[in-house]
Amino acid sequence: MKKHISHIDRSTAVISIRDLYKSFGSLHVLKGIDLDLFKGENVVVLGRSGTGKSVLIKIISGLLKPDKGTVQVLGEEVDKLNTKELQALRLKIGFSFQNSALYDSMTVRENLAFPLTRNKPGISDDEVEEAVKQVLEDVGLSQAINQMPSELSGGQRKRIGIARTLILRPEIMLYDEPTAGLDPITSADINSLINEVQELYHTSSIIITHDLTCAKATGDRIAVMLNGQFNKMGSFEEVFDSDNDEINSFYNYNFIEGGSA
Ligand SMILES: Nc1ncnc2c1ncn2[C@@H]1O[C@H](COP(=O)(O)OP(=O)(O)OP(=O)(O)O)[C@@H](O)[C@H]1O
Repeated sequence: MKKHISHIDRSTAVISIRDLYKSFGSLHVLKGIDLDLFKGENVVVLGRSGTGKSVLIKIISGLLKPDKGTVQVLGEEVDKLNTKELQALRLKIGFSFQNSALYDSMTVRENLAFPLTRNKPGISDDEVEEAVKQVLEDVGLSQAINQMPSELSGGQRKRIGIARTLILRPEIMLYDEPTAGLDPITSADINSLINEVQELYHTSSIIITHDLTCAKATGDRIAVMLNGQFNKMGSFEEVFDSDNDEINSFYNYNFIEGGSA
């Protein structure tokens, strides 16, 4: 059970997906996805490799177009937005991707200032400095402000990567495999950060992972993707207290056989 208490407004869906289909040629990836992400909620999307989790995130962020169905984000139908409207919407979404690496030649301060100066022309140097210091305090790395990324541990770099997203104060966070490639202790640290972000920034998040420990620690709800649909949705306990053979084999593979899917 997730220990942290979430403040979820179940009357407001920040992402609303209905009957979503997506194929690539004869490969039918998404086959009728429905999902509401409520304000303040963390939903974990769990599924084996190649089930379409990244495709789902790309459709939510407008990088791919659905074949059928609707995707509303913060009240806007993503598919109907023009480039400028899509850019404005994307500023309200924080993307934490596996490959969203820091700029090695920039200090932590410069890495964090960059999205602000690029996206908020006219912002003063003082405002940038204040925002950088605040976000560093929020992710517990105030002391790293003058360091280079190469001087940080993997977990610290991940924290700074998330801080770089948070500095634009997103309403929604999309985490793609936040703990991939991290050792168990660093993973636990990132899971805590995801929950701290939810609390401090009042974000609503979709967390894509195959890591059941991450799912259990961060998810208010878990959605299990199987065969292009959400086969099961609910709390971690509800989902895994299941007599569904495929879900049980996923659980056993990760927790008992120690696989990383
Ligand atoms: N642009 C594309 N063109 C053709 N096929 C694609 C495209 N994007 C994804 N696919 C295919 O769709 C399927 C789902 O891919 P996706 O990356 O969403 O899987 P995933 O669940 O995120 O997997 P993983 O956990 O390994 O990242 C895969 O078979 C992939 O090859």
